[in-house]
Amino acid sequence: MEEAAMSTGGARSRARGTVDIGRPPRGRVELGMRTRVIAPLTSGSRDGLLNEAAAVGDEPVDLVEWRADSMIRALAGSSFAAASDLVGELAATAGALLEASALPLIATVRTSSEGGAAHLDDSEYCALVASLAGMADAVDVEIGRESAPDLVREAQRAGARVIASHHDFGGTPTDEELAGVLAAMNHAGADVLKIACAPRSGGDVARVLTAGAWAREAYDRPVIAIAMGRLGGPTRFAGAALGGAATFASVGGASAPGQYTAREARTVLDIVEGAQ
Ligand SMILES: O=C1C[C@@](O)(C(=O)O)C[C@@H](O)[C@@H]1O
Repeated sequence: MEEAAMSTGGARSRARGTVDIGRPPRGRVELGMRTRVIAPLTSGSRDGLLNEAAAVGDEPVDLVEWRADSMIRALAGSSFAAASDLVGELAATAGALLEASALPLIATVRTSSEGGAAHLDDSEYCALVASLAGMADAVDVEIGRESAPDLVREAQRAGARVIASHHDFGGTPTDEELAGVLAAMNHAGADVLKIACAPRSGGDVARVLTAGAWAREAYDRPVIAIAMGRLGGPTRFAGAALGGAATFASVGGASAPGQYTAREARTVLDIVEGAQ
């Protein structure tokens, strides 16, 4: 177990089943026990993002997720972008966000193939995520990308935690597909495993929870398994054992269907898990 922790987390060790996000001197937040609240920052401009980060300061939020794909779309439109044209602005914005908020920062570049706003090919995606990994406390890596395993290692070498992700806005994959995706994330050595799907029935929601619970037990690391939309609401409060290591909850704009506000999320979690 400790060996696995060393190989996936660099110098920072991880307690059984948990991962801490946040580099010194910034605060660290542990994922894998109590459900954490992650607020997405969704603006496409640096000023807008700084306003959102300031608003988060007054809310019951544990970590922030910068959805950098909004800025990429604002800079590049809907044409495929070159990393070299974007990296300067993204790095400056990451620096500004790190100064503006003491909360651990997750940088996410959600590409159009997974329901996001950034149009990037494989190599441009990897170049951008790798550069953000040198600054942010954690980065999101889309596991479906051909070079995802190399990118996971590169991001961890740069000192970031890696949240591997898979999104399906069109439906919920079969049980075998869900297990395959989670296994690929584990095999790549990601620190946190995350899936988000669009359920069509209560059965789909239950399957997402089952997949989350299975991966949590099989791989002993934090899992975030989300069924999006109102139907999937319970998955956002399921708790770490069922693949609910964290819940994405809005302060300004939501970044996916079915998100609650941070205050709503904290209220429910305090009831379900007990206030601390
Ligand atoms: O992967 C996820 C989960 C999410 O899609 C949700 O459903 O809350 C929101 C995204 O911002 C985040 O990157």
